[in-house]
Amino acid sequence: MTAGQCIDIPVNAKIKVFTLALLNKDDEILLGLKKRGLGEGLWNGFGGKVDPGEEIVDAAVREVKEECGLTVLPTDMENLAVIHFEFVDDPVILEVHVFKCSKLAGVVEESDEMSPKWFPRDNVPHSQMWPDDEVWYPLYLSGTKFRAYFLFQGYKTILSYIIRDFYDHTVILKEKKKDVII
Ligand SMILES: COc1nc(N)nc2c1ncn2[C@H]1C[C@H](O)[C@@H](COP(=O)(O)OP(=O)(O)OP(=O)(O)O)O1
Repeated sequence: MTAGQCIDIPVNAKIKVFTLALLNKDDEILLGLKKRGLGEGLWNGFGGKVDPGEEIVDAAVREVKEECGLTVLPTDMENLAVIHFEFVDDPVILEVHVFKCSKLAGVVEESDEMSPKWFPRDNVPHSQMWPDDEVWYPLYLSGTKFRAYFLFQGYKTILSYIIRDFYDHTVILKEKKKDVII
């Protein structure tokens, strides 16, 4: 999906495209404690920027290998969501393509970017994760595909969000702080 297919952001917005992979084994999810850069100190799935000319799913596969040592196949990466993040006073919108994958090969290894650890899927450390995760994580647990837009003030405060069904764009969840226009 491209930005133009998201009805909650302007078609001419400046977009930076990222991936985020949620890796599952039985009832557990593998998260990584980010050691540097965006989201440092937070637990998250594995992912990063899509290189110029690179297919999004290939970037997701590459980032999983680089960040936690596991091998996944593009065909086993299931599209779960596309999330747009806008930050007040920043013209660049982050477009994060979220994948889930349950077919994993290899051995989990710490990298210079992430310290990986398995968590029960229904008991992840939300207080040490991006605040948006708590909003959309239940949709991941229920297997609901979605598109979302979050407006942040800084990295800790969500001013508004809207989450839509992936296919028909009907609103699933929506909230905004008073006086915020979306
Ligand atoms: C704003 O809210 C966010 N929530 C969540 N759950 N994840 C987010 C949010 N903003 C960004 N992310 C994800 C998207 C990517 O998976 C990472 C950031 O990627 P990074 O900046 O580390 O990209 P790399 O290419 O790995 O960076 P290097 O250039 O340092 O290698 O966070």
